[in-house]
Amino acid sequence: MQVSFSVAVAGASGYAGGEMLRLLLSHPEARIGALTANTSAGRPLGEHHPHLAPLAGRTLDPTDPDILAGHDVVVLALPHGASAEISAALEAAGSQALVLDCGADHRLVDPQDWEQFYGSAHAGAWPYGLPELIRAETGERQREELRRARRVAVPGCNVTAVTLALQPGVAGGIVDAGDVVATLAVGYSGAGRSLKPHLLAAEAAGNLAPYAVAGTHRHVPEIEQNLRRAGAETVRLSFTPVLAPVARGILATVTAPLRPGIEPASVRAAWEQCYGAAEPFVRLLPEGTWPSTAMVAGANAAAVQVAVDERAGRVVALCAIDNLVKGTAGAAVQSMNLALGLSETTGLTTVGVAP
Ligand SMILES: NC(=O)C1=CN([C@@H]2O[C@H](COP(=O)(O)OP(=O)(O)OC[C@H]3O[C@@H](n4cnc5c(N)ncnc54)[C@H](OP(=O)(O)O)[C@@H]3O)[C@@H](O)[C@H]2O)C=CC1
Ligand SMILES: CC(=O)N[C@@H](CCC(=O)OP(=O)(O)O)C(=O)O
Repeated sequence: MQVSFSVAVAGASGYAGGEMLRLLLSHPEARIGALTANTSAGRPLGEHHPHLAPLAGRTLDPTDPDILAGHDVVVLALPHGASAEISAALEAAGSQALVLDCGADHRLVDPQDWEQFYGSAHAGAWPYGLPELIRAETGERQREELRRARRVAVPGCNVTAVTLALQPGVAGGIVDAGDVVATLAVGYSGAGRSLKPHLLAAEAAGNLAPYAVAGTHRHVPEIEQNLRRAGAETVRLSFTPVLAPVARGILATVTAPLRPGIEPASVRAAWEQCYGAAEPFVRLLPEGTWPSTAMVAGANAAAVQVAVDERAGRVVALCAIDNLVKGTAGAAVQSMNLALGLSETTGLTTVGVAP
């Protein structure tokens, strides 16, 4: 077991990088090393993240492979494309660091999916950082692959919510994954902190706005990939995200047909079996209570519920996460702990902030 390791965070001025630093500050074994950015290089971190008081006076360095390479762990919280480039440079420099990519560059296995949805050359796939994911072909969870990983592709936040909601039904043969409908309410921090007109307060406050509708969202192939890994033979997914005027949080409502011959009364047992005491960060709520984003804000936690709409013949599965914690930085810390041989829960809490 490796203890006390150094971590560099690239993209430290952004939302994902900042959340990573918030979690690392309370990780007992992590020593925070280089903090890098792009246009913000040379500026103090506190200009971007005044809430990270112990680090506020630290100066941001440029995102240079030489600055990152000497660390035990490198976290890449960069836009798509930038992380593939920098990780290739780290590899070429012979860096032994564990690299955690919070971006999408190394999530998809199928190059055609990548090219269709991201429009650039595929950089290859890394072990996928969702420890709770069911791997039907081995009967194990994804955490087993992460224990051996030196590279980790941290999942997309919407993907985590949809996957955790529905995978028990897919793996248990309860639902037909050939007709999945997912509607998500998503908070603004998921879009990052760069300026976009539709994210201005005057446009966003008091507004609900769908985006990337009708099968165009980049998370569609990633969700399909996860559901296939969980055991689905055929996946057809209709996915609609809706921006909601909250800073953090995703609430995914996912429905799929109940398979013929499955008794509605037996459905909950599949979710209980999947998310029992063995999953420290997924909480199946008591029957009749519903996930909400407030109950997971700031926590590395997914709140899940399942019910059967007998009139429609569909299973309704819901999941709430904080996009910046279980949706990004918390998943990265879970994966890092596994890859370093630490307890998966080290430095993480399921306790949120409310109201
Ligand atoms: N926000 C979220 O909920 C989630 C985000 N992610 C992923 O994490 C990554 C970061 O997202 P997020 O923090 O939201 O984005 P932000 O826009 O908030 O931050 C982006 C960061 O990357 C830096 N950066 C921008 N361009 C470059 C470049 N060419 N080279 C080096 N650094 C660069 C920025 O530096 P500077 O400030 O100097 O410009 C900033 O530090 C993305 O890939 C995103 O998709 C994944 C899951 C959820
Ligand atoms: C509100 C908003 O725009 N959210 C983002 C979530 C981004 C995310 O999860 O990250 P990746 O881009 O790394 O996949 C979206 O839906 O695209």
